[in-house]
Amino acid sequence: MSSLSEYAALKAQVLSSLDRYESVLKEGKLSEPSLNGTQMHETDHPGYLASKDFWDARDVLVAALGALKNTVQSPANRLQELSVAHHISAALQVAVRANAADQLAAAGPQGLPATDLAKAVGLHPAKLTKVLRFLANMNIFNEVTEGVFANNRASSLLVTSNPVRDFVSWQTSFSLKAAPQVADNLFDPKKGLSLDPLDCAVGTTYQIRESGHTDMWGRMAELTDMSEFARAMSAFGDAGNPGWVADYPWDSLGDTTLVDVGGGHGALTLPLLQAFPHFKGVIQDRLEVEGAYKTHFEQKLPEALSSNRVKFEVYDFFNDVQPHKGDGFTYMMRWILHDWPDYKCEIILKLIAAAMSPKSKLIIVDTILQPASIVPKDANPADLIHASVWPLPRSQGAAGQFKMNIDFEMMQALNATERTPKDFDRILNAAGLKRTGMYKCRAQSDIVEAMLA
Ligand SMILES: C[S@@+](CC[C@H](N)C(=O)[O-])C[C@H]1O[C@@H](n2cnc3c(N)ncnc32)[C@H](O)[C@@H]1O
Repeated sequence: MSSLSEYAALKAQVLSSLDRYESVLKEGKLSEPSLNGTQMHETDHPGYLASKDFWDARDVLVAALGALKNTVQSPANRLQELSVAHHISAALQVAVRANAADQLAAAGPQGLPATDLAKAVGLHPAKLTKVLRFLANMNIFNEVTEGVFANNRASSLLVTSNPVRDFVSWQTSFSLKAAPQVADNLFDPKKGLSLDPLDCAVGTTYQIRESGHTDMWGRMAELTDMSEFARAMSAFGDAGNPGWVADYPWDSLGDTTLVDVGGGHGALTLPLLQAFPHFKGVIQDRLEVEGAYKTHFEQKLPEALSSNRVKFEVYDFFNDVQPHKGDGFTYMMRWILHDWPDYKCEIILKLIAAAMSPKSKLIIVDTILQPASIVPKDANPADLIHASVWPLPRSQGAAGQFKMNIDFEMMQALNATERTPKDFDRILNAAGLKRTGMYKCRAQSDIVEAMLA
């Protein structure tokens, strides 16, 4: 057991994590990542499946670096900085709307004066300079010489052809507008204590109920470009698919038909049908999604359509009896339960449980949240879901921040939540199911497996 002080342990962790990270790079014949260059790292490419060692080494390194920074920085300065974190979202929105990354991609490493960039999009040059400098200070864009900016590895992702830009654009517009409502919403004596999906900050901001809608999706379609949202989601789907396919023992399911409940256009079913030619798929979703499903499979896996290996079914997961019953089916839900509060999840889960046989499996792809409590000094790494060590939090600090952000987002936008293993047990048990496995995946979400209790 370590007898080091917390500070000394963090310092040692940063150094040993760096060594481990570098040796994993070497073993994988991977290059050193660049900060200011524009070249993507091999592991940045969506679809690249880095080794488990790489994921763990990078996570612990990022968490340790973040914790050491939090230790040495003045706490007052840190709180001041964090309380104006909304400036980051605002600056990113300006950069995206100004198409700065596209303009700079054409200019190459010598960059362009912000005055030229500003002129092209009708902005005040000094104001755009301020925004780009603000971001360059966080290593998003380079300020090559005073007032002249170039892309770097991070800002290169903000070009219009990259779905990461769509995520940034959607978050810094639709979602950011609801953020100031969160505190008022939580303190509202009625809405704050309600778990009705419309009583959340997004519901108030966009007057979802008042405009006659019953959920966020319909109102969003009225107010925003839903194809941007779909592209934003694909930024995660495409990057995570290799991990979800590799990190669950799909082969053990034998000849099965995957029933993808709320499957959208089949973003998870498609790579699974590609990887396991003996699988069949049924994608169940709302009628509006059928067109996107057809296009998706026509473009990427037409064979599955022509051979009837996949089909789409209009299905309401709150009201319809699950038509596919018994041993031959595996039920699957990616990013469904995290969209709903417990009482709604229980309805969805009970309808699935009623169709399951004692051998059937339900595969839930969602974030497995961990508490932010500090990992004990004598923790067994095998007992931790996500790689972490003393004195870092189980939730991985800086490395787990995005999971926390999405959890917060679920509350703000849908009165919903990501879940810890205990939370999963609560909703599964209420529906007559039990958790039979947890699989940490090389993706932004993990896999929870359940069977009949
Ligand atoms: C966050 S998306 C996830 C889509 C898909 N599972 C994936 O991983 O890409 C949520 C999906 O739930 C679907 N949905 C919402 N309410 C539904 C309902 N009552 N019945 C069936 N699907 C529904 C939406 O149309 C959408 O496709």
